Amino acid sequence: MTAAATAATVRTVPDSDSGTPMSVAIDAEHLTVSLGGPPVLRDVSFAVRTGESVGLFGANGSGKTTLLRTLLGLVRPESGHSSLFGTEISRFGDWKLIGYVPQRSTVAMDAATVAEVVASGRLPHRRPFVPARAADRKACAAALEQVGVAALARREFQKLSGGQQQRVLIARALAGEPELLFLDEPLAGIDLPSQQALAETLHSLNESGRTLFTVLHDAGPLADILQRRLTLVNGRLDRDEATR
Ligand SMILES: Nc1ncnc2c1ncn2[C@@H]1O[C@H](COP(=O)(O)OP(=O)(O)OP(=O)(O)O)[C@@H](O)[C@H]1O
Repeated sequence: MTAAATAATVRTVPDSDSGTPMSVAIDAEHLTVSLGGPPVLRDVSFAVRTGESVGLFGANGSGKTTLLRTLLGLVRPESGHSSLFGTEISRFGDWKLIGYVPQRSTVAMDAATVAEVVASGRLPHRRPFVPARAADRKACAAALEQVGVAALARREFQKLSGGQQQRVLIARALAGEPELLFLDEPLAGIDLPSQQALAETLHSLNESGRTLFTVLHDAGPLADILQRRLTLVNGRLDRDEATR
């Protein structure tokens, strides 16, 4: 059983195949969000079971990134609630459980090396002023290997290609060994072989019980690892479909 599965649970939902009650990793209830103008999200409700892999789709501007940021507590909803692993987001503090791969275009790293960027993904596990432990170094090395960027460890992040940067950001999230991984368009700017390699990595994470919530325009090689597709249209949840 994963750590998240033992975390506090407020609510369960039935498994789509067996009907067994499953703990909820993400719970969104009637979320309405405005960013200074008319609502960007309107009355959005859904729950993601622990261990599920869910894709979030929608046209440009439909509110996908805003929903992700709201679920992570980076944006405060005008009304409604959300929780992670049963804890209301305003009180959630167990960030070791959570990984986040933002859209690459939003990330600036100045002169940081790839190794430093990936090591920053380990910070929720570290104590202040205590050097990295063997477990921290091992997790970073494994994350670099998993997305095929170990050879780039000493390179400057900003000087890599877009696709290489994207893989490093994924390695940063994996270094934290998260139970729940949010990815915002992880395939953007990555060539097909790298997309396939990423799909395999995410598939094995999901098989080992990790929950995945991925914003996508086109599922590409990730289609096979999605169990559900949510679709936003103009800030409303238009469709919530099982894919298998
Ligand atoms: N900081 C902000 N202030 C005001 N409006 C914003 C802000 N960020 C996003 N928006 C608006 O909110 C709406 C939803 O944006 P969001 O980035 O969530 O959409 P998206 O579905 O992720 O789009 P894309 O596919 O282009 O990444 C858009 O109309 C956008 O212009």
